Amino acid sequence: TLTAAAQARSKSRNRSKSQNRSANSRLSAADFAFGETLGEGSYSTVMRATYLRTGQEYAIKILDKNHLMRKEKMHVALAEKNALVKLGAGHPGIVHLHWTFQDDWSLFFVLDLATNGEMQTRISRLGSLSLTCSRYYAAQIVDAVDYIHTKDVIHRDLKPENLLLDNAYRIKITDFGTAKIIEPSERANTFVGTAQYVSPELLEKNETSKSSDLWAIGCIIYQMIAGRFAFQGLSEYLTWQKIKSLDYSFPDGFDPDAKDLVERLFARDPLQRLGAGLPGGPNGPEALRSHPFFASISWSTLWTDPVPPLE
Ligand SMILES: NC(=O)c1nn(CC2CCNCC2)c2c1CCc1cnc(N=C3C=CCC=C3)nc1-2
Repeated sequence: TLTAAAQARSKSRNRSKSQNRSANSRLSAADFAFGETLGEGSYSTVMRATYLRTGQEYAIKILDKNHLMRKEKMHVALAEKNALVKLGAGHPGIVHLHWTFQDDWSLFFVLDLATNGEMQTRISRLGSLSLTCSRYYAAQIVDAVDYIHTKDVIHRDLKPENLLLDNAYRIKITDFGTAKIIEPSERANTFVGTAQYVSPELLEKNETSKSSDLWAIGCIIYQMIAGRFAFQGLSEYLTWQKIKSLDYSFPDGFDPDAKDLVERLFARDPLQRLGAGLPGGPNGPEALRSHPFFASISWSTLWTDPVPPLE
């Protein structure tokens, strides 16, 4: 039998060999065939790509390291990665991060590909969505955002442009570049978000919390049904004025249940918003799911039910 020393030597040789193997088989851009550009950000480009080994298609977010360093935004890229890792593959309504790798110039995030583009494009093309469609997508957004919040992540820039549609036309929430991992009771305080979806507390106290995402959901439900923004001024400043003064109204014929739901999400006090309370409490996420607008939704089969025709 081998002496202890010889056993140790052979074990270390095997370990280094396996490390070499993992080093050799570590992912690189050469493992992918890159296709069309899907989106451009200030520090990133998102491209369609095929993993050559399996033929599987992904969306790869490529972040420019020099640019991130120069603009001191490397922490933003790492925060996005940490949020994506924390969310894992735990929910069908979130774009999942499969792998990351880097080279001298870029960071690469290999993400799910949502082949049917943005919800925004659908709303623009159709003008607005039918009540059935709006209800279905509102339920998927509520379900996915509730999952994000259970992981103590807040998205902070929910809007139809960041609601993608996968090959089955189900929702995939994306772009966690503005997301924040918070302590359960903590509030975040850096300014982010898109004018029409920003909450009053962010404008008035530079604070965001999970409840800021609920406000944005109210804006999105309003927009899907009405085919226009709930808060829209002739300038960003005037839009913000309307938000701070809760200056909005519903078009004639707006579904009464949807109207009641949107009004409860547009509560000025973040804690009063429907679903903003602690899970299991009187105003927890359950209170939002059980709103009459969602009466016909089967939450347990929401992600396997057939998708209503997009109209
Ligand atoms: N910023 C991102 O993380 C990101 N950006 N995009 C494309 C953007 C285009 C503008 N609106 C926001 C999304 C993506 C991702 C994640 C991962 C991701 C996965 N699939 C797609 N798919 C698209 C298909 C057609 C048109 C646009 C996007 N896009 C992305």
